[in-house]
Amino acid sequence: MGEVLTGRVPRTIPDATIARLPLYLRALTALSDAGLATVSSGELADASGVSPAQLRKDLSHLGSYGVRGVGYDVATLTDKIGAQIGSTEWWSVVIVGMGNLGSALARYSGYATRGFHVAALVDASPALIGQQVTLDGPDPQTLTIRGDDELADIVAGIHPVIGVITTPAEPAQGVCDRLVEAGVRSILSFAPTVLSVPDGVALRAVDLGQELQILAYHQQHPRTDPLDLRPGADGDGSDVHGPMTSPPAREGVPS
Ligand SMILES: NC(=O)c1ccc[n+]([C@@H]2O[C@H](COP(=O)([O-])OP(=O)(O)OC[C@H]3O[C@@H](n4cnc5c(N)ncnc54)[C@H](O)[C@@H]3O)[C@@H](O)[C@H]2O)c1
Repeated sequence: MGEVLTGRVPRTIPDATIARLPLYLRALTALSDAGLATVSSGELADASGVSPAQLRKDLSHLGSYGVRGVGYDVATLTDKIGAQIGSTEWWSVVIVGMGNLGSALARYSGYATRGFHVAALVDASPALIGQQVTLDGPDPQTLTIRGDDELADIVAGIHPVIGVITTPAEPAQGVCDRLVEAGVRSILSFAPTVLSVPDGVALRAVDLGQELQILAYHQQHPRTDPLDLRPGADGDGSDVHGPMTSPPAREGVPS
């Protein structure tokens, strides 16, 4: 069964839609694992936690309209979403800052099913450099923590790559700048500070403290109307996460 395609996929997909594509991909993977070949928009919307109208609108940005009365072909839609969000490629992740959070992220075994693997671990502390870390997973791998002065060499041999910053806030901008200088174009930061990157670099920031404060605010100021705070939802406060792509280039930073 094939999907009805427009043949013209827009070049740009709204950021809010991009933020929901991983939800659809996760749901589709579960449906495929359960042996389902097709899924209706209602079922897929339920499994993804969005409304059917929202799902149909999001998938229309990909040129996927499904087939009336049949729904979506699970494998085709999985490939199409995977191609959009890069999970059909094998992405390498370099973690900078191997303290509590960096170590926990490094050992997380769930990346592989999403097309990511941890390729290198970096820290500035002489006490950590040279230490070995065994990553979890069906095929356990051991990586040696390398010094941050090696960052350019490490990144030079890896493509495509995502840099993950798990240092304290103070050194995070310097780490970010060095990742960018080394050629990294996608950065995920857990440091609770505002980072700036030049044009062409995508930055996502996760601030756990900020997320808790937002929830605490909403608990203290309850609303009677439904409020959806999930990523990409209308009320998600995504404006406080920082932009999906970079803000304007900083002075003195090459773009
Ligand atoms: N631990 C958590 O549960 C948690 C949760 C959410 C966010 N965070 C944030 O994540 C970051 C890390 O937290 P943590 O608890 O793992 O801290 P941590 O102090 O345990 O680890 C930070 C690591 O960064 C390294 N580092 C410092 N400067 C560096 C540099 N220039 N280059 C490379 N490495 C450098 C340090 O040597 C250290 O190993 C912080 O910004 C924190 O606010 C932590």
